[in-house]
Amino acid sequence: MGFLAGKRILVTGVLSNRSIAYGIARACHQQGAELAFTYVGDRFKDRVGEFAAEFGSKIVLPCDVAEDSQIEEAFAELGKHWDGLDGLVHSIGFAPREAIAGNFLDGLSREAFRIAHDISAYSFPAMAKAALPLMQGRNGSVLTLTYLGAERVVPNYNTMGLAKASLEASVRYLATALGPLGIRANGISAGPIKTLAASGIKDFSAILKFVEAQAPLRRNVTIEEVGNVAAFMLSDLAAGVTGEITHVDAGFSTVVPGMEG
Ligand SMILES: NC(=O)c1ccc[n+]([C@@H]2O[C@H](COP(=O)([O-])OP(=O)(O)OC[C@H]3O[C@@H](n4cnc5c(N)ncnc54)[C@H](O)[C@@H]3O)[C@@H](O)[C@H]2O)c1
Ligand SMILES: Cc1c(CN(C)C(=O)CCc2cnc3c(c2)CCC(=O)N3)oc2ccccc12
Repeated sequence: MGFLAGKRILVTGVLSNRSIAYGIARACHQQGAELAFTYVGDRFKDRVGEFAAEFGSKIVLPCDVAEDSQIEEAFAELGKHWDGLDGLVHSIGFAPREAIAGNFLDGLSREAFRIAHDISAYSFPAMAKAALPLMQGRNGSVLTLTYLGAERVVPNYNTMGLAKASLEASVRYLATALGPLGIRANGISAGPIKTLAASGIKDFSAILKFVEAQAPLRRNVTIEEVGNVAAFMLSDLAAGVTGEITHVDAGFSTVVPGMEG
């Protein structure tokens, strides 16, 4: 009997089998959760439908978080399949390409800032708010994915770092707003992983190599490792944890790199 048996969890952000959300879905499925999925863009409906089928699910809903109407409709549609929701996984991030490469100020614009914060930060509390009617009174858990660039300067992460800082603050404000309703809100700060969101990032392989050399565990993390911690955070085993950002990064964020003798 898995520790998520009987739990119903909506997973956003599965785009490929390298997605962090794919690792999260697999871990939650292994622990007995019943899953539903969202996708962006009709062209991905079938692909996400195949991923859903892999995890015994037929619930696949369109949801481009740039539109409040799509967030509302996704939860209205979900309510036709399930009379309640126990978990929400927010695994969504985007900024215009010029905002996550090169000089911070060169890539800074009002529009790029707006898009990065809209898609990568606003969408988490927005989805939690829309999920509330289905999550009320079930001791549920909402979870988002963040990155070290929120807390410290990671070269090139730039405007995404500002959006992730806002996202991490939203974890604390959501925990405070949802706690009295019995719902927990947390984040996982994952180490760099070669996903589609990471493809096209300049020198990403250099980042992976640097982590491998400096992280206490002397290696990078996998979507399975992030998935297992996510499954734990979504479960009643983490009933006492809310408003927390947990690093799943082989310990990298705990070390000032390059200081060893
Ligand atoms: N890969 C890494 O190194 C890393 C490290 C730490 C945190 N993260 C975070 O993990 C999360 C998942 O990214 P990933 O690395 O699995 O890459 P990914 O490309 O597999 O997933 C990103 C997801 O964001 C979704 N998305 C983008 N714009 C959207 C929109 N308007 N509406 C709804 N969904 C939208 C995409 O559809 C995709 O499923 C992101 O928040 C990312 O910032 C990634
Ligand atoms: C790690 C790391 C990542 C992975 N990560 C934590 C991320 O959060 C990636 C998020 C992301 C957001 N927006 C876009 C893209 C990726 C690529 C495609 C696109 O057009 N826009 O991205 C970096 C960018 C610069 C430096 C390090 C990193």
